[in-house]
Amino acid sequence: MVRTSNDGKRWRIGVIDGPNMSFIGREKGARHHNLQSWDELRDLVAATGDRLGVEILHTVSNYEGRILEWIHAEGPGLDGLLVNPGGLTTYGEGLRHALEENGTPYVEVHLFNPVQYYASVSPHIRLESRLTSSAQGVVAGFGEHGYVAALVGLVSYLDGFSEADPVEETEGADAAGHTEGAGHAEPAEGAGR
Ligand SMILES: O=C1C[C@@](O)(C(=O)O)C[C@@H](O)[C@@H]1O
Repeated sequence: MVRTSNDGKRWRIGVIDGPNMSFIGREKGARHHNLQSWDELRDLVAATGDRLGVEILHTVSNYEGRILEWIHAEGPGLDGLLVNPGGLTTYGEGLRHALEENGTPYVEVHLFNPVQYYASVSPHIRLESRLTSSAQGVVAGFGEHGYVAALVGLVSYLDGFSEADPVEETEGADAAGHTEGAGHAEPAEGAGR
C-alpha cells in the first residue's frame, strides 16, 4: 500500500537519532532494546516505512550542530518527524527550537522511559525532556518497537488530516458549518480552547 498526502505524494518522514544512539548495541549496563547495532534500528525503521508506504529519511549524529543543519536543510520538505534526542534530551534547547520553527509535527521517541530513569538516577534534581512540550506525541519504554509504534501513529495521524471531510457550507451556516441555534455550545467567555 502507498499512503499519500493530499497532493498525491508519499508522506516523507524524517527520523533523527541524537548523541549516543550510534553506539547502540555496544553499551554496558541496562539495555532496553534487542539491537546489536544502530544499523539494525535503521533497517527496522526502513522496513516499517516500506510496509506503511512512506518515504523515510533517517539520520544519526553525535553532534548537535549537525542535527540542526540537517533539520534546516531537510525539515521544510518533511511531512513529519520521529526524534530520539538521545544525549540531548535534557538540555537540547537548540534542537527544540529548530524543530518548533520547522513547524512539522514530530514524535519524541525513546528506547526506555526517561521519566522513570531520571527519577531513579537523579531523585533530587528534576530532569525532564526539552522536546516534550512541543512534540505531537511521545513514545517511550518499548525499545526499538517504539519506533514502529511512533511511525504507525504519526502516519495514521497524517492520514487522518488528509482524509478529513471538508465542512460543507449550507445555507445559513457560517464558514465552520455551524447554523444558528443548531445546538453547538460556544465556550464560556474566557474559557481556553
Ligand atoms: O541517550 C539516551 C537514550 C534515550 O533517548 C533513549 O532512547 O532511551 C533516553 C535518554 O535519556 C538518553 O540520554
